This record gives sequence, C-alpha cells and structure tokens, in this order.
Amino acid sequence: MTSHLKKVELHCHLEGAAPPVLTAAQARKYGVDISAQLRDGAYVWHDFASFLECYDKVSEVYRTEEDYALLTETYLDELAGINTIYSELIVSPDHGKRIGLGADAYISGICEGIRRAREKSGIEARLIVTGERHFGPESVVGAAEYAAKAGNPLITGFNLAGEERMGRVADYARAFDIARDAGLGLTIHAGEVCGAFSVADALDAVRPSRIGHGVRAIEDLDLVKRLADLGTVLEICPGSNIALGVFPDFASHPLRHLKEAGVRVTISSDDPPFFHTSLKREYELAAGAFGFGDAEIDAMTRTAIEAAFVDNETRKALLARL
Ligand SMILES: Nc1ncnc2[nH]cnc12
Ligand SMILES: [Zn+2]
Repeated sequence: MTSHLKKVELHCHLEGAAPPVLTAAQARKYGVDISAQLRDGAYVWHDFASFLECYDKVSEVYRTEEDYALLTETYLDELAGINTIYSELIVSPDHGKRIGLGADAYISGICEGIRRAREKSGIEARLIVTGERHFGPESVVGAAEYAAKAGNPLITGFNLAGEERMGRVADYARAFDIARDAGLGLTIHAGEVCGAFSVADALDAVRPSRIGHGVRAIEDLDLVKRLADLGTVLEICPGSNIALGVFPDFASHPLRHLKEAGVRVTISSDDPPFFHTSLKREYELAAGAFGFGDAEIDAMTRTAIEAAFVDNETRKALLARL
C-alpha cells in the first residue's frame, strides 16, 4: 500500500489526463461524434500512431477557457486526493490554437484550474509547454517562443512530445536553445518509441536536465553510465510503457535496473486514462511489480522534487512537506 506516501508527478500530459466521462460530456456539449475514439468508457487506439491521433481528437472537445479550467482542476483534485503535493503538467498551446481558443486563453484557463485546486488542497503545480514533433519543427519553435515570451510564472519548462520517429532531435534543437535562453527547464521525450540512439541524440543536441521516458537507454549500457554520470533524471512511466508495448511486461521493464545502475529515476503516469493507469497505480506498481520499499519510493519522490522546475524557495518548501 502506498496511500500513506506523499507523491510528486513530473510527467503528465494535461489532455492525456482527461477522464473519459468528462470527454464524453464535452463531446455531447459540442455535438462532436467521438465514438471512434471513446467506446464503453475507454479510449480506443491500437498502437503509438493511433494513440497520438486519438489524443489529438480527444483534445478537440476541450474548447474554452472554462473547459480547460475544469479539466485542470479535476486532475489536480484527483492527485491531491492521493496525497500528491506537486504536479508538473505538460501543456500544448498548439492544441489551444488548433481549436481556435488561442494560446493565451488556453494557458489562462489552465492557470485558473491550478488556482482553484491549490485553494482547496494546497497542491502546487507548474506548466511545461511542449512542442509536438508531428506538428513539425516550425511549430515547435513557435511553442518555444511562446513559452519564452509568456512571462507567466507558472510556465517553468519546455518539452518535446509527439511522434518520436519523425525527424531527429537536432531538427528541433533551435526550439530548445530559445527555451534555454529564456531560463526554462528542459526535458524531452526520448527513448520511448525509438531506441538508445534517440536518448544519445537528446543528450548531445539538447543537454536536458531530464528526459521523458528514456527507458530504451537500457539497450546501450555505456549510455546508461553516461546518464548516471550526468545525473540526468528520467521521468519513467511504467504503465504507459507496458500499454504501448515498449516492453512486454513489468518483469522486463528496466526501472529497477536503471535505478541500480545509478540513474536518477522518478515515476509518473503520462496519459493515465489512455493507458488504464493513474499516479496512484504507478506508485502501487513501484511497490508491487517492482518491489521497492517505502524508503526507496520516497527517494524517487525526493529526486522528483530535486529535479522539479521550480524556484529554490518552492523546492525547499516541497522537500519540507515530504
Ligand atoms: N507517451 C507520449 N509520448 C509522446 N508524446 C506524447 N503525447 C502524449 N503522450 C505522449
Ligand atoms: Zn509523455
């Protein structure tokens, strides 16, 4: 049981956390036929590409500032209910633009959701703006420019998500230069769908302090040592990896191996209802499927706080709450 443990999440895509019941209600509200993506209370996809399509389609039923405030508040309330003290949400202004809401209103709705949730439970949250690889390098630069200029104290990081098989990391390096120059924390999806080369590319071209997933680094033990030596923090999402078939089962998942090799690891849920998981389940898996004790799980949560994209005063306050 991990219900007594304090929790932190560094890697969750906001639209990926949309509860199916809420998405169904939103689709009804806007008269959108979502039956190809949502059936019997579950999202429908069969591989990584169709997951991304499903994700983009589901995002289209969140259309107003209030829709985004409600989505954010709903997810953060769920996290607070399981003893979570800090959450970083991956948000995509491009999704706000694509439904005609615009990036500013999109972010403003999300910030209102954070405010409401924090008022109730004290949960702290920050936003990581992401570019989507499958929207192309120019749109990723646009996302970085938006994050850099937003001047919003809750936007503290930049990420690259989406179709990892599209292009190489170097094609997106300019976006990360913009984000780095603006003082944003850097993290990047790599080594999830693509192999170890993708993690090496990310280290070479981006020099991020964190990597989303990174689990396929296990295919190259020299690279695992490089990650350990650099102190790069991996945002590991075991339930997501199994659902997407990155590894056949938890017994083959490299979380424990990476940790024992000295890599700094943390656990997150990625897109919980899409992958039939939740942060609660990920902590339970850490204890059950991976056999970590409370002290080891607390150490991963501490690593997450140490690697969080927050100012030092907030970091100290979070560490004190652990
Ligand atoms: N697991 C994932 N990998 C890459 N892009 C994503 N966008 C949402 N979830 C994602
Ligand atoms: Zn992700």
